[in-house]
Amino acid sequence: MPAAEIRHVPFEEILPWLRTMRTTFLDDPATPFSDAQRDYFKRQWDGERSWGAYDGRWVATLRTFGTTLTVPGGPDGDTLVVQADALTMVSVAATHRRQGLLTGMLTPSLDEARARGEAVSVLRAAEWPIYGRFGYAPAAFAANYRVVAEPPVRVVPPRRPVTIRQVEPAELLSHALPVFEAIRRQRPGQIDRTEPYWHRRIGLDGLRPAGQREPVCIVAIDEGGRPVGFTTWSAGEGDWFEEKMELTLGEFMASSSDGYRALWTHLLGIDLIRGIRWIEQAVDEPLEWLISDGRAARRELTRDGLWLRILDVEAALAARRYAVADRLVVEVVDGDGLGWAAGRYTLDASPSHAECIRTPTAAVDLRLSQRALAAVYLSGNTVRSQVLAGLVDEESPDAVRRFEAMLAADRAPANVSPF
Ligand SMILES: CC(=O)SCCNC(=O)CCNC(=O)[C@H](O)C(C)(C)COP(=O)(O)OP(=O)(O)OC[C@H]1O[C@@H](n2cnc3c(N)ncnc32)[C@H](O)[C@@H]1OP(=O)(O)O
Repeated sequence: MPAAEIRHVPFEEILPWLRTMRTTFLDDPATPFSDAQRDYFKRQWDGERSWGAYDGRWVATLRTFGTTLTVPGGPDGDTLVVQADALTMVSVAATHRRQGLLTGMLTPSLDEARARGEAVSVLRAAEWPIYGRFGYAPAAFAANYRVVAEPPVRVVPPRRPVTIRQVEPAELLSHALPVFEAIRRQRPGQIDRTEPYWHRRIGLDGLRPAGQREPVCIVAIDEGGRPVGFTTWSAGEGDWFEEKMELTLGEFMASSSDGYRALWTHLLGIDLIRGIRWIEQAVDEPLEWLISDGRAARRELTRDGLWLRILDVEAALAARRYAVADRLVVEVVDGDGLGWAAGRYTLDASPSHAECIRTPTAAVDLRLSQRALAAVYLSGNTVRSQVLAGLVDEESPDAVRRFEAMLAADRAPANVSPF
């Protein structure tokens, strides 16, 4: 048992708690904590969802917040939402690692999430091997893109006129909010964003970290005066006189094809640049099809993006919709953590409805680990990949193909709100 005491963290303790986290994440422990940042954390702090381990000083940190997660909602590409627990700011000081402190914080945290009615828990993992033992699996992958602008590439133009305007950061929110709400519902895997989150993302209210440039904010407006996209960008260090610069996108969201085309046309027409970097996006962004030389759009890195753990199988499976109508009995084996998801369930579902109930005596079609179910839940992995990994056993003929058909989706899941 660890010597350190695991407890909730009152807001008054945030500074020494953050120092521990920053040290473990190899940041400067003494990063200035401005009044704006204090206010930012205060508005979001929930003492019941903030954890730490104390051993004369804080030696471990963990925080969660409640959110909603978009899940497949039917054949038209729509989504629904499920209540989710989001895990973040996890660290254990090097002096106290491998003494069970993460396990000691995360186990009760997940237990409480389940008791609150949060059907799944999600996170972004610092390293792949950490969270599998707690039942999390990568459920949505993320890609980094680079679009080379030299020699220039042509972009497929919008079909209907779109106006591109630059706005001040403080003006961006009124355009960005409706676009985000629309794009969030077009893909599974998206969490929601609070107002303080937006302010931090854009760097409003003194929340821009020291040394970080103010983003250039661009909006796309359709003929009816409605925002259909926005982007923020900044250039890195360099001297375009010596070598053209690369822009990095902070945000890029478009709720219509025309908005998407118009923003890329604008971005790739900016003078003095050699290219554009766009990180941690959906793996199926169709950039190759948008520009005259598809090879100028490079998907440079694809890796695990959103990890997911199912806490309540009935609620999670009933919250989403399925590509075809079918009825399957799945036995979920949950050896990780407290085994919250274990049991035998009948899923009776279609594109327009879903019901999932415990049926302990029904004949089983598929036996699978909770992690396999978490991996396929947002349709970001195939059932077959989990069969290959030894996490799924087919108990009745054709059950794998039938489950695969139910889970089929037309868009890869992705979360574009880092947390
Ligand atoms: C959602 C997020 O915030 S992701 C950020 C995660 N944080 C970091 O990566 C910061 C640097 N690392 C750390 O702070 C710590 O090493 C942590 C948080 C990853 C692990 O904390 P610990 O208290 O050491 O974990 P704990 O002792 O509970 O380990 C439980 C088990 O997981 C294993 N484990 C923990 N971390 C890792 C890892 N990074 N790689 C492989 N195995 C690991 C342990 O070996 C142990 O296995 P065992 O039960 O077979 O002995």
